[in-house]
Amino acid sequence: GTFGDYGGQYVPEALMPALQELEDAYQRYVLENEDGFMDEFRERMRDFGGRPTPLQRADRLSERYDREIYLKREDLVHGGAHKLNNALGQVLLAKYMGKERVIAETGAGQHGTATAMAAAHLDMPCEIYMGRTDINRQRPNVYRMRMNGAEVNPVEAGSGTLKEAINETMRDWATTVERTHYVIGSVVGPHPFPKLVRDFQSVIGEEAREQVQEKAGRLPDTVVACAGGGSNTMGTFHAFVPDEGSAEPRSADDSSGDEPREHVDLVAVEAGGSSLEIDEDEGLAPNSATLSTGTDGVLHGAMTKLLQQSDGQIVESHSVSAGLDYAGVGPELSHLVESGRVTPTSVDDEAALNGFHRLSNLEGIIPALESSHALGYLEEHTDELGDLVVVNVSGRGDKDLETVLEETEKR
Ligand SMILES: CC/C=C(/N=C/c1c(COP(=O)(O)O)cnc(C)c1O)C(=O)O
Repeated sequence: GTFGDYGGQYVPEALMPALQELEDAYQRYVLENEDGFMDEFRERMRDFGGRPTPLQRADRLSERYDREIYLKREDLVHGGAHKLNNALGQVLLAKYMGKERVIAETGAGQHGTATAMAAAHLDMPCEIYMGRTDINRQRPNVYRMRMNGAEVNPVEAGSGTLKEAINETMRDWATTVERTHYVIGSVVGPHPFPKLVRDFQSVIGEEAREQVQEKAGRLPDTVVACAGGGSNTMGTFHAFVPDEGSAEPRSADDSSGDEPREHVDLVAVEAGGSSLEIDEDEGLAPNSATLSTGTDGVLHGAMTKLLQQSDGQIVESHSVSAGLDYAGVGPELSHLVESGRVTPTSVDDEAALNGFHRLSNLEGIIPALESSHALGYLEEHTDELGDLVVVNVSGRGDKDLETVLEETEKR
């Protein structure tokens, strides 16, 4: 596989030419910057996307946890989430590849919105597939996608969430691949999608690694990000993966001095939903804690960890946040968890809702319900945090206000 035992291209033969074409474009334009592709991508993410985003010290959270807490403000990217980093990159790549149309799946509607915005910005026709359930719980984003000129196709099948939206989008792509690029929304799917999305998102961690050393004089002890498919997670972590110092000082004879190399803990926080138990009979998992409780299997073209029954049937996941409500996860993140480099954990709906209120009240930032899971981790696992912590705020919570007010009234 592409990442140890994980990754690969488990797709129908019909898609192989498209994946080959994409891998060729990835190599030339992203890895080799042919025709100045990456220069144009970075310039547009500055002028249109609003990069770089701040790494901001959260004074009241730092006081509350008696630690240095820095927030990477991906909620300030144009459109309100990290999703534009990837969507703009892929729509621009589609243009360089001579495609005439882009399609995308969406769950929280942030990726759909980002793709619609990037398509409008780059004059590219755009169609979004979105589950009926998600349309109902992320209504503001449906309006935004349409306002940006995209067609939003409701997906009625199954639970009407992300899994079905991805299935529908892949089905469209299989028959329109000549002139269509599939702007996949996370580090999932067959090779080269997980690497392509990770590389567009890796700007998050590259900026944060530089900013935290400028502001705090050293690398962080802990980096925390929520994980749905894993794109904001991999984007934040990728620059820090090599910072795997041995925690204790190196032996005296080591040539590069006896300073213990910094060790940066990487913590991926998934949706614990309402409980971590899988209901085998109902085929329901009241959570989306794939990294913590999933098993190996193929989903959406890649070998990865996923929530499945013993007979291999993919179970229906749950989360209060649409963007984390997914029974799969990116193959590279599965590999980093298996290798011990990334620590998987989860917080439940309750802790996420509390995180939503806490950041809003203490720091004046309304976070997305997805990002709220990373904030819930600070509260639930404070003693596992180092002295210097970077938390990725992947998006803002305007889209979630109705859900949060309803959920809060219920409790
Ligand atoms: C691609 C499907 C996921 C979506 N969103 C996921 C999401 C996530 C989780 O997705 P990943 O970063 O890919 O794990 C985190 N934060 C925010 C603000 C999100 O919107 C979407 O459609 O908007």
